[in-house]
Amino acid sequence: MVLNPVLGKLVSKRVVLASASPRRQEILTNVGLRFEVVPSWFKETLEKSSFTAPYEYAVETAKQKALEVANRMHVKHLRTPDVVIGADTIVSVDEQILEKPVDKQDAYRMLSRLNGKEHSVFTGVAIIHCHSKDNQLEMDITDFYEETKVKFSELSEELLWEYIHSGEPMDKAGGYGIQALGGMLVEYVHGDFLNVVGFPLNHFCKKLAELYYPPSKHNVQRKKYDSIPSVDTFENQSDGESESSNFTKQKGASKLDSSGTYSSEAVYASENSSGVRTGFTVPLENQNGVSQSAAKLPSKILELMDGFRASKALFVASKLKIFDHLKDKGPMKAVDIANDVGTSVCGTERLLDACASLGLLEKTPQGYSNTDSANTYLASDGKYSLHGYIIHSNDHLWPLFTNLESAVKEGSRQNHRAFGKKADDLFKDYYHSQEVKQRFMSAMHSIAHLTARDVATAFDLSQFKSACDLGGCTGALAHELVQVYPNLKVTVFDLPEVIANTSYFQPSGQHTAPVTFVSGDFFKDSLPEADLYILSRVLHDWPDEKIHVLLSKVSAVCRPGVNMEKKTVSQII
Ligand SMILES: O=c1[nH]cc([C@@H]2O[C@H](COP(=O)(O)OP(=O)(O)OP(=O)(O)O)[C@@H](O)[C@H]2O)c(=O)[nH]1
Repeated sequence: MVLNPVLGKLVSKRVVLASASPRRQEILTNVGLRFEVVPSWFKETLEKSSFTAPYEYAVETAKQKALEVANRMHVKHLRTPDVVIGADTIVSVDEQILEKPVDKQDAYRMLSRLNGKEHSVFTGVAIIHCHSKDNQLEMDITDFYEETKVKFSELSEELLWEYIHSGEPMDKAGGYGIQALGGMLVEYVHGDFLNVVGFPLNHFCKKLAELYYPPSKHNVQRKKYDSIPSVDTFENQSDGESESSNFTKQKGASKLDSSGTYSSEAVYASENSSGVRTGFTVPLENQNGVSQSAAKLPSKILELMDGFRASKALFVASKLKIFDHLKDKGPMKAVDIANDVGTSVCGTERLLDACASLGLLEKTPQGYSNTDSANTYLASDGKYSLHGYIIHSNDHLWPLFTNLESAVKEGSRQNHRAFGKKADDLFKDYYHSQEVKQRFMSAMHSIAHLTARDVATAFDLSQFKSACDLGGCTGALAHELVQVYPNLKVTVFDLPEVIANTSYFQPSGQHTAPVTFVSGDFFKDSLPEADLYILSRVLHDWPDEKIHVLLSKVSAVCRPGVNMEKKTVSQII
């Protein structure tokens, strides 16, 4: 669940973070935002002297980073994102802009400049809303920046060098990481701490509030949101007199308290009658900013405690193909769905309510219908359907995880307890029964297909000429790789039983270099030579001795490429 309703507006959108910064990823993940990471290839080489203020440079760089990703995804991957977020953090001191140091000497130069002084950290952020019209990319760009003042203590040369030798400065603007060892250098921070770390979350939420809920006629005096609105603020608004914004219809007047500001509330979780968590709001502070509740609710822990119920509700609804029914026939009443799928009315109604509170379905007086996400990911026929993997999670992973305690105590795999069979025998089962094989391949295909573009673009692989996707199953990742890197020759190596059944999963109408399928047993047979070896969802299946054998074989046939060491992209998803 996302704590902030404004971030909730992004839940059903395909959001892309155009940044390789692990800190930005962490900041946004921590607030429950779901997004893909596609690092920008934009080189940060804008002419600094052409900007009148340092923040203009940061904003323009953030914009260029996001634009590069939006354009690349639209043109190369033929999948236009809904929203692309780019950011750039710089340090400004004595009218100089400091970015990431190029080497230790550069880090020393930067840190000496900051020593004993106050400086500004600016993060520029660009939010691009994309639409594809007649195959043309249309974009609405919103940008902003945040400034935070930071003062360094007087630091000795010795301490500076010790810090530089820690390696921490190298990928950080200004040569320090305030969130880690660099925090020791800092005397004070005035402003948003996360802005220094790389992403001004608070300002970002306010900006989204402005975009998605612009001020209505009723509160035109409020030009900008200077607090982040709560769930109640929006959910209780009437639809009357709505004004449209670029991104959504604005609902009626916002709920303001007597001081004209939004009250501060947080969303936590409760259980409804079907035992599923729903949102409710808990006031955190009164008007004087005094906490009214003795202890904050441990929302993360509550979420973990109940997570299994939500998973199981999703699994059962998927198994009963409720999302398929609703995709074809929705909205439908519980009784009609129960009749169609052959289940009890009362049980079905509870399950449907659970799915509605989890945001998988919408419930209206006309009945239940799929959300956009359910149509895309949960119905079994969609291009990006996760149905196969959800069924695999229910039938295979769930029984295994039920025995986690024994696994931890014994330090062994639990297939015998979960299925009465050893892991190796289970693998054979996958391929002996046509039905089980199809289900397993569907599961692997659905998750690989959905994540393929992220994996393909997580690294710049353009220097490689050939790649082998070991255990690549239906070739979902391989097909994405040849789309992104048209000069890459990709081979999928998998068991003969798998290769014989891949035709059903091949993309139609794609004009890219073909993928080659080679069948064999990767433990017994020789592997093809390649510049790059990919092992995705492979190693976890095997004990250490077998992994050693496999990686030694890969190492023997993986050719070093131009200026590259041997590379294996392993277990990246
Ligand atoms: O205290 C801290 N200050 C800064 C950082 C990190 O520094 C970098 C800033 O670099 P940039 O904005 O160019 O972002 P990149 O990491 O190169 O990723 P992009 O792909 O977005 O260009 C940023 O990672 C901050 O998080 C820090 O960690 N602490």
